Formats: sequence, C-alpha cells, structure tokens
Amino acid sequence: MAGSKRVCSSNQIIYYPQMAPVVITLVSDGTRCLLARQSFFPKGMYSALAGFCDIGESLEETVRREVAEEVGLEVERLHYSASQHWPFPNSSLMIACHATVKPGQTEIRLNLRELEAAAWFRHDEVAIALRRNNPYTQQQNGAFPFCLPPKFAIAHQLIKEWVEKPIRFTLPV
Ligand SMILES: NC(=O)c1ccc[n+]([C@@H]2O[C@H](COP(=O)([O-])OP(=O)(O)OC[C@H]3O[C@@H](n4cnc5c(N)ncnc54)[C@H](O)[C@@H]3O)[C@@H](O)[C@H]2O)c1
Repeated sequence: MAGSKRVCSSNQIIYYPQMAPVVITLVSDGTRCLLARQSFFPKGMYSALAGFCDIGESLEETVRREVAEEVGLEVERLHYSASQHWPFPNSSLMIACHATVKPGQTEIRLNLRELEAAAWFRHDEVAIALRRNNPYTQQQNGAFPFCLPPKFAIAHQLIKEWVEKPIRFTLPV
C-alpha cells in the first residue's frame, strides 16, 4: 500500500511525511558547463547549482531564479533529466535538469553569500574528473584535484549525462 503516515494516539490527527522539492541544474553554454562549490564541500569538489523551490513557484521558475541568484546568469532552455530522493539534512526530492544560457551571456556574477566559487569547465576537464579514482585525496604538491560529487548523488549522474550524450533542449524556461 502506498503512503506513509503516523496517527497521533491522543487526538487521531494524521501526520504525513514532509518532503521539500529541490531543483539541481547543470547550466551549459553549449560547449562548457558551469559548476560551483560551497565552502563546506570537500576541497576541490564542484557540483551543479541546487536550490529549494519556493511556495508558488513552478520548477522552471525555481531554475531561473536560482541560477540568476547564485551566478547572475539567465537560462534559456530547460531539459528534465531525472529525480532522486535525498534524505540529507531533511527529506528532499531532487529534480535534475539541464539548462543553457543565452548565447554570448556567460559572465559569472558570483553570489558570495551562497557560493565560494563558480566557473565554466570544458568537456575534457569534466570527463577527466569523472574518471578520477580517489578524487578527494590531496596531491603531492598539496593541491586538491578538481573533482565531482560521488556516484550515488544525482549531481554526479547529471554531469555524467552531459559528458556522455548531447542533450536536446526543448522547453523554453
Ligand atoms: N543529491 C545531490 O546530488 C545533491 C546535490 C546538491 C545539493 N543537494 C541537496 O539539495 C539541497 C539544497 O541544496 P542547496 O545547495 O541549496 O543547500 P543549502 O544547504 O545551501 O540550503 C540553501 C538555503 O535553503 C534553506 N532551506 C533549508 N531547508 C529548506 C527547505 N526545506 N525549504 C526551503 N528552504 C530551505 C536553508 O536555510 C539555506 O538558506 C540540500 O539539501 C542538499 O543536500 C543534493
């Protein structure tokens, strides 16, 4: 039977589990993809942009707002990829999308209240990072290599999808 719930034994009120929708978007300019990091990420790790949906927003509106807020870019086309339940820190439904920026509009305006860094990465750089074993290990020169989220995270799958196959952008945002 579908549906989890708890019934309060004193007043019979039914409580259903709460889940927060989150969009995670891999922005591309056609040849490169935009990845960002927060200060608490493992050193060297970059990921796609994520953000909680606000009340009243469509997923398309959340993508457009989050990308504009975090890196100052306007997205033009949107393509749904996949979803994943994500239990950390509370229960979220991650909705993963690919998006493109308007041609020629690639200048990043970083929101330092939300992100530590963001940059455009070439296809070959991302492909190497996907293949890297022991990605979070410090190198002999003291630096941490550019690396990506672990395989179990939908962020990894979204980035892998971008590397492996051309995405058709069909939905205007
Ligand atoms: N599975 C993956 O691949 C993947 C990748 C990136 C992010 N995530 C998850 O996506 C979520 C959002 O990512 P983020 O980078 O914006 O996170 P974040 O932790 O930076 O949160 C951003 C803001 O959202 C607020 N917030 C927290 N819970 C909320 C809720 N339920 N509804 C509305 N706002 C809330 C926080 O107060 C914070 O100010 C996080 O839970 C993160 O763990 C998952």
